[in-house]
Amino acid sequence: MNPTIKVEQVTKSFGKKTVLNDVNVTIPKGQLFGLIGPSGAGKTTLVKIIVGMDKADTGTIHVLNEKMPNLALLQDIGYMAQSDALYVELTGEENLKFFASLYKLKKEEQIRRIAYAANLVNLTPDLKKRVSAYSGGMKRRLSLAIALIQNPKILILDEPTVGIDPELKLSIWNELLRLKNEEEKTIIVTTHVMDEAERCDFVAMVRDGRILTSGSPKELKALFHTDNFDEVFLKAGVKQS
Ligand SMILES: Nc1ncnc2c1ncn2[C@@H]1O[C@H](COP(=O)(O)OP(=O)(O)OP(=O)(O)O)[C@@H](O)[C@H]1O
Repeated sequence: MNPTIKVEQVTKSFGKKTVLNDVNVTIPKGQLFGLIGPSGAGKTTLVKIIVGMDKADTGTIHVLNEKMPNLALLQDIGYMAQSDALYVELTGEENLKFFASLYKLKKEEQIRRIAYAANLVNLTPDLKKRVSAYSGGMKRRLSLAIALIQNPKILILDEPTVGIDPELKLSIWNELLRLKNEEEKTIIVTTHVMDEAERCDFVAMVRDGRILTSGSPKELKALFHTDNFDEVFLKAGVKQS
């Protein structure tokens, strides 16, 4: 079967700085894929290129067998950026309605999706408030709700749980696992946090624009002879340098 996402030999520089260096990634349908690495490793740049918001200098990206960038695929990709792109003068509900209106959703489906997404991120009681009065964590939660609004086949979430309290973080992770298991969503999550990486089916560890190592959390622990995921990352870095 064709993979849902295929990144081949992608390179990207900003000025003289090489930010992605020969990156190759294959993500099958229904996989929860974790991109893990320190700040500045290139994770955001890679996901932006996959979504089609940025262009690779060389290499190719295919999503659902289409070459990216491709506007027609926006319906199929829910993207949560690291910085919130919200209309702060509007209420949470108005933001959700606006983003829902961009997609081909019937009226009742729109209403259902808004209720589902708001509930998932615990924002239902705050929907009538203006976003300018939201806390940082509430804005993150609203951004996550927006990424889910059109019920996309693919979710690309750039540090989705930063600034979110542990209880809600757990319920968001449980929902991501449910979406993967029951609805066969393909999900990419970027994170710095090792315990989040351990919940993924497959992890790629990125540093300085290169994938240091990749595999299932279990495989990586076995490969680096450790039970501790922080150590996997440290050992993978040492092996490369
Ligand atoms: N538009 C840009 N112009 C110039 N440099 C950029 C641009 N976008 C990213 N960079 C640089 O590319 C490198 C990788 O950035 P990127 O945001 O992809 O890293 P990251 O792994 O997502 O980090 P973080 O976890 O902090 O978000 C950094 O050195 C960053 O400064």
